[in-house]
Amino acid sequence: MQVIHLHHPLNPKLKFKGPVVLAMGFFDGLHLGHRQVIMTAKKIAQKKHMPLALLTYNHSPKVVYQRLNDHNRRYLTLNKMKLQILKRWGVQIVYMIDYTYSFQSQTPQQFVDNYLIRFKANTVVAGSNHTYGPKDTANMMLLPKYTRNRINVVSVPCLIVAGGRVSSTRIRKCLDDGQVALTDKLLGRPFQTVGTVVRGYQRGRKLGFPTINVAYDEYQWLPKIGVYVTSVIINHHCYEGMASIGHNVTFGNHNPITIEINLLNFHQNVYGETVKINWLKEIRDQIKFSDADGLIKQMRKDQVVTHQYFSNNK
Ligand SMILES: Cc1cc2nc3c(=O)[nH]c(=O)nc-3n(C[C@H](O)[C@H](O)[C@H](O)COP(=O)(O)O)c2cc1C
Ligand SMILES: Nc1ncnc2c1ncn2[C@@H]1O[C@H](COP(=O)(O)OP(=O)(O)O)[C@@H](O)[C@H]1O
Repeated sequence: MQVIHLHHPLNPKLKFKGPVVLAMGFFDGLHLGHRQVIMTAKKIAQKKHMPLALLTYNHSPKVVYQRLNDHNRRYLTLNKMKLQILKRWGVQIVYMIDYTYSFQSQTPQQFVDNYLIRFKANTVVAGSNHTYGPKDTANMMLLPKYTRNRINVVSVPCLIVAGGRVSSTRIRKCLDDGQVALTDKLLGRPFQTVGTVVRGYQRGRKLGFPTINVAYDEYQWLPKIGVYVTSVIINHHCYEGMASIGHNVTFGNHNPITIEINLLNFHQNVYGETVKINWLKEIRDQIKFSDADGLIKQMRKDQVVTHQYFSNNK
């Protein structure tokens, strides 16, 4: 997969290979709805013997048109993971455009001429609610007006799963509610966080539950504070685990948020390893115990729940 980074305005001398079938969107999460858009484009590309290309942005367009707080500036899929998934889905060319004020300042007609036409798009595919500017003038209904029969426009209807539209906003809300099992259903794969195993306070081993402390990217959206069933991939092996995201409130009131995972049947030192955490099922909220014994008793119960989960989901 070729990734082409672009900055507005494009150098007029820049030439793009074409024709291509182009999927268009920011695609945060790469959920089942996004998958439907990209697979629709893929089928058309295969039928027409054209490369499958994708137009996306280096960061959320909201960075430019909204003031984002620390919570909302995060992403379901960071760029590295996004590109890995797109490659797996068969995308051949990614046009990654820097979303800037100057890019945003184009009229819809300029966007079509400067990008879709320059990319030699034969067909453009996007979700029916996709916008490429203000929603009253830059929507999918009006796209044929700007392309003037130079490009086929395919609009993919919103996918409905578990009683509602699949959307990045709904998935963020699910994670904020701690509903990781539903999140996984909407994504069509487990929600994943990548991080590095760092040293903690070495308390875990004294409790009888050593935990990998996973340092994560500050731009990564996480499930809400609580305890979860997870599987963890370390050096291509998958381990079962029970995870806590929280402030370790039993041990003080001002601890930072950490991800701590006790792995079942595991006895290795993995400091410094990069790990991938799959969030599978919510267990409970974080509890402030009056002493370590209370926490240990509760972790034994969490372990039973975790074992049960894996024996029911073999
Ligand atoms: C399954 C699991 C559940 C946990 N639940 C809680 C909890 O309810 N309250 C709490 O204060 N800490 C909880 N923790 C976090 C522990 O406090 C933390 O893992 C322990 O202090 C070890 O820290 P260390 O890795 O820095 O040594 C939980 C950890 C795990 C693995
Ligand atoms: N079953 C296990 N689950 C998690 N980590 C384990 C396990 N067995 C050994 N370890 C190792 O022990 C470390 C965790 O021990 P712990 O006492 O919690 O120290 P720390 O506070 O530095 O995380 C992990 O980073 C890992 O390298």
